[in-house]
Amino acid sequence: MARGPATSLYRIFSSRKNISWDGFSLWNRLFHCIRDQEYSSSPKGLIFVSLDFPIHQRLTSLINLQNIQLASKSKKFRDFNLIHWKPYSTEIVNGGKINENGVCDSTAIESTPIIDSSFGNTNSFKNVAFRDPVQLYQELRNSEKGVKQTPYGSEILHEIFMSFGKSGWASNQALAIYIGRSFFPTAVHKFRSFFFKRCPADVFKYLISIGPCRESERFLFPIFVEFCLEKFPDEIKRFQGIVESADLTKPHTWFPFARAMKRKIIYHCGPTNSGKTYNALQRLMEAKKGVYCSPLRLLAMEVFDKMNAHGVYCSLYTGQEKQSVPFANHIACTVEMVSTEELYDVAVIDEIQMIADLSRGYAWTRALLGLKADEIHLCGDPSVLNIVRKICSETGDELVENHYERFKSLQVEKETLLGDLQNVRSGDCIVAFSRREIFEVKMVIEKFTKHRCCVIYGVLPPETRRQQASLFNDQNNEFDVLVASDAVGMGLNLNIRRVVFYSLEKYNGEKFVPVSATQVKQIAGRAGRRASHYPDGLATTFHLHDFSYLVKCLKQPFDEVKKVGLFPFFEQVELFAGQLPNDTFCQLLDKFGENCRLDGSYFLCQHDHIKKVAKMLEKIQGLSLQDRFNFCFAPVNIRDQKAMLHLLEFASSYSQNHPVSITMKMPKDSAKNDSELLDLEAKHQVLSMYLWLSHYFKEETFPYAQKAAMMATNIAELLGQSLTKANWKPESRKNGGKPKLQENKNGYERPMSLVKVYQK
Ligand SMILES: Nc1ncnc2c1ncn2[C@@H]1O[C@H](COP(=O)(O)OP(=O)(O)OP(=O)(O)O)[C@@H](O)[C@H]1O
Ligand SMILES: [Mg+2]
Repeated sequence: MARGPATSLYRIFSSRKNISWDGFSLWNRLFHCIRDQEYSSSPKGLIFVSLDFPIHQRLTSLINLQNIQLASKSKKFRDFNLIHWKPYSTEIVNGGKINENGVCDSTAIESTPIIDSSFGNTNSFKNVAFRDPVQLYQELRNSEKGVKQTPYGSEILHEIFMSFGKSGWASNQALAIYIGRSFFPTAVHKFRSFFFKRCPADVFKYLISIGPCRESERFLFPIFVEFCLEKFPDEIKRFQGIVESADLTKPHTWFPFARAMKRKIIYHCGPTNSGKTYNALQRLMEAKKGVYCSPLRLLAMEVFDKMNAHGVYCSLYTGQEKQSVPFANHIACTVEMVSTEELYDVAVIDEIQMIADLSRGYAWTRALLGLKADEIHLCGDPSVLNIVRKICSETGDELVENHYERFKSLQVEKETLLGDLQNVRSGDCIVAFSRREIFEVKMVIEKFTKHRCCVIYGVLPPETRRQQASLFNDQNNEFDVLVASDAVGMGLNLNIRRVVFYSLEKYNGEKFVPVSATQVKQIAGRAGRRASHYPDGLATTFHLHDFSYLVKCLKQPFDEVKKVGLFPFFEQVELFAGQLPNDTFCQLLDKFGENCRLDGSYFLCQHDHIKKVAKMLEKIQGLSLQDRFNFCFAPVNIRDQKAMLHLLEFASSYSQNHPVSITMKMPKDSAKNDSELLDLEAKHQVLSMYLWLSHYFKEETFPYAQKAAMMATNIAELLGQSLTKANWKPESRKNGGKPKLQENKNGYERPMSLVKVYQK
């Protein structure tokens, strides 16, 4: 028997002992079910109702409207699929077996019938729901005095308005008439006072009969609209200005030149190590003029080197470096830096799945929508294929899909390392998710085995990462094991035989969470590389207990991405700021986030780090909005107080029109311990930030860019030397980072040193 929604109602009713006003959502579902006669696919539609009095009343009106006989009371209903109800009596008809096991427990609801004389004739208010809201509003407006409300009815009406005021649906809809979220509660409050004073009898009865539910929200909303339009024209006008200036809908229309072109988009779709980038680059090198958009500086540098090595002159353009090669028609850049003004024959946007990245996704969206190139090659996994299809249909671009498979499939090695680093082999890449673990693992391997380790992690400058990668790739030295963070997942060409996950949990700034399947796949996929020493890839875990999760992740298909990132340009923020001239930049960002409108395929990228910098810079006077905007995007680790202080100094000096200088003691030797290594890392980050700023502001304001570049290169070299020698106990960063203490069942204890574990 087809039971659909009514059956689920049955289940809900069965699981609740007390259906009172809390049961409005149930009521609401029931209402729709009856109104739309969804149950009628079965001649014996299954509808169980626990009748407390208000529900009973509302059903009465509905039954009259729909000419349905319905319901019952205080029985075990499992044997019946249609139960007829008549006011104040119970009659069960049309019995029949159903297979449900639940019992509708309505016995707990012994309602006290609160009989309100005004409910005598239900037909008198049944038409209220269909009345013209404009007319109804006029009537309310013109009425001197509303119906005398019973305490019971008044209480329900209060609840209806309370629920209306909290309704996400209503506050969302109100945005359409420019009632902002922050003003919505005030508007509802005033509307309530107005309504209570003037509510006529039939409207009152109708609302009481349906209670606080979606239906009452939908009934009240158009009347509320009329009320707001008349009472709050100034607020509406002001908010309209705000909303219109925070409109991020139809982002494809922001690039009219690109829209005027008939672009051809080629999506190279496949897993890691399948030749996507290789093929896109082949096409790029044939073009007269082209651009490669990289997710990382490191990868931009690799492509820059590769193109020039192939005799295709290519310049490099990242936030930190601009290397113009004479006669070059090609550019390798980071995706944030790509120009949407320049015309190209061919563009490559690598790792297109990053378009859904919560923080940086907007840069890929901008490149995809805005690049003025006849041919655009996208390289990435299948997760964003559908949304790219959708975007292309909006932009009118032609989409060609090239699907790839891995050259050799990735094998999972059943034998894990069984928790013992002595099982490490040549060509292994041990992936750990914290800097501390990386150094511990390196130390143990070097102390207790014959292997030597290179290390790669996110904070290291790209030059150092490359130096470590080539040390590892070179077969003619003793460095045959790589210990790396998830930074290894993208960009570097590495000769990895086997990826070993040291753990599959990662600290997200608050707690440990499992590493996502997508990331596991991406990292594991680094194993095995065409035409290398290890063409076949293997993946396994350090601990046996992580193994099943690894297998699960590798088997899992790619999740389909539904939304891609977006962030306003400076000009959009400036327009928005015009509406709120007294707000600080940080407040502007908050309000923009609250009020911006987006199409269904887009989300606003996270900008907490931008807000944190904005907040810090608030105390500096004399910075224009654009200056603030630029400073806020500077690459700074917001958890590193020293780096933040440097940024503050830079901004302060800039605001006073002083040439911004770097005050930093240059280290002479490589690090001898972990704190010296941390110092080198931090110094490099500050120099990198200076270089970044020097490209965004006028040269004379940051006049020491060359010196900073030299210092950065030296530090990167010292970092490389330090890592090669490093065999010390890692320190935790002073500011933020992963917690030092780990929880166990009996309280907290320090994690045991891995070296001690092995010595034991
Ligand atoms: N047709 C080819 N001839 C020679 N080498 C190739 C070819 N295709 C790919 N390779 C090599 O195989 C390796 C992996 O290729 P590529 O980097 O293009 O993979 P990918 O699918 O882009 O992987 P990822 O997801 O890691 O970006 C590279 O070292 C590349 O040079
Ligand atoms: Mg690639």
